[in-house]
Amino acid sequence: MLFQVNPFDIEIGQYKVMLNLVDARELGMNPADRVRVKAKGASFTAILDVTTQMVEPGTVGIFTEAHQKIGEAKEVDIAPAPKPASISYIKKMMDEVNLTEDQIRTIVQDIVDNNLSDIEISAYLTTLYIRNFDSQETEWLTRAMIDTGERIHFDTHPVVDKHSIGGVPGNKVSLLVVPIVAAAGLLIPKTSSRAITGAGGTSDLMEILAPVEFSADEIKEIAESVGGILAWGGATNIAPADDKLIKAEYALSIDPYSQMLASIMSKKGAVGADSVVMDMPVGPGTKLPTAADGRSMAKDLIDLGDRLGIRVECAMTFGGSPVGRTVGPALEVKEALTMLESGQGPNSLREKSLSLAGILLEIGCTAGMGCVAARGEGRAMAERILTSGKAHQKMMEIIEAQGGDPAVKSDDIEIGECSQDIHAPTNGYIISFDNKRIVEIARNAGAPADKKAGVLIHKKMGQVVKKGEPLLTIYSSKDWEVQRAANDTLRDMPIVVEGMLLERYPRYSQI
Ligand SMILES: O=P(O)(O)OC[C@H]1O[C@H](OP(=O)(O)O)[C@H](O)[C@@H]1O
Ligand SMILES: O=c1cc[nH]c(=O)[nH]1
Repeated sequence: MLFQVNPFDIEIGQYKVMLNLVDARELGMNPADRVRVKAKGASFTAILDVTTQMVEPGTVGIFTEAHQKIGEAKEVDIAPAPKPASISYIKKMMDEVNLTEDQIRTIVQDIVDNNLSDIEISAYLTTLYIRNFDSQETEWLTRAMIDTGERIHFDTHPVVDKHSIGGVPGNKVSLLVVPIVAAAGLLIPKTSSRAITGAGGTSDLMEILAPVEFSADEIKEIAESVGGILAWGGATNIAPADDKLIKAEYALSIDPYSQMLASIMSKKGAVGADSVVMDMPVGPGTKLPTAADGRSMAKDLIDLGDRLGIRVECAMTFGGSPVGRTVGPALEVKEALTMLESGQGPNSLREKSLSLAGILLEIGCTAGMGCVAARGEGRAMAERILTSGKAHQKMMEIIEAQGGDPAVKSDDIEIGECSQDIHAPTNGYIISFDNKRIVEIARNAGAPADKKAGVLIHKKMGQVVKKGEPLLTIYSSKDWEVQRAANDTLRDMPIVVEGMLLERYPRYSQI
């Protein structure tokens, strides 16, 4: 059937068209069915949406991505098309049937080609959240994610890299690890995602200091010129399925295990990393509640690395409370820059950054030339690089190479002008600290979209507090978001303060 084109200037990350209900009925079609769209020089499959009001009969509403395909065409031919094969493979996953390499590749290709609707992508992720792929399926998934995008081939080796599985609030350590390692002369082309379950991913943070969206060629050029880069993986054509999946994961606040392994390792594989240190925060409320979970994941990551020819070193890190005292993009950047400028700051941030950087210095080795640091000496070398100011200088070079201001100071970073303190309700000790609630509060205040929103933590687990002292300060650009976050905090406090006397048990029955 021929239809007049009505362009909708709306980007939705999918090829989607909208028909009037009358026309959809005549074609025998329902919402989410697939249609073949043909115009002069273009033919592609799109997802159907149906309306009674937004388009007239005889007209087709065409969303931005589909409109770009048809160019200037004023009329298109629309006919029913079969649903992608991926949908039946996702159903197999639900029925606990293992997939073949081809089937996994088809799912990844359909995601990259925008052939799956949000509902279908959510179904894929939800199934993986409930039921993991086995190690062979995970390897195929990782390889498919690498092969459907661009790869970077560096002339110099070793190429080292660092990645966190995330899950602990305030994990700004990449902003320290990358410049320390690059200042030691190693090549570290770091690509990160945005927040998945948190209130600010490394790319959300770095974007405050410099642009993070680069092509694969630009990543190569910048990393080779200054030794390091902190780029957003989602902007490149590197593992392009990853960002589409992460968008859906962020909405559901889930990070399914097998997809997480493939997401991380595909980004490492695509930049040709030789050696990678993996930060795995362990503790209640993180993605790895117990040390046993941590060890099991470490085994899987090392195994996947071996299959791909990447040396993976796993560092199980303390995830029991936030890293440093800030959660949310601008607050975290301010804290990280302060540490680069002065070498000083919260112990948790300093220790974690130096330990991870130290491991990379010990595993960044060249055949015949040895490693940058001898075994057991990496942390001390990382500390010297931080305190000498070389890491700060390198970070400024990286910021400049990415197009930011190399004279930026921690004092220049603006945080939300609206704020509210949350006070201790009584004298006592912090006896419980809920990581997940801290993230919820920062998200309620507007993070990560509002870069100035977040939480400043005044008191951590085990500290003594006096009644009325601030426990947290919530920041946002908008007063109503601070109010909403503060009200939510007071309804269900993330920090519990108790005196030494927990409860007085009555000597005689009160009845
Ligand atoms: O939002 P949650 O789930 O905490 O984790 C996501 C964060 O963890 C990783 O950090 P990095 O790239 O190693 O710095 C990701 O790239 C992302 O920034
Ligand atoms: O890059 C990342 C980090 C954590 N989890 C993912 O799925 N991808």
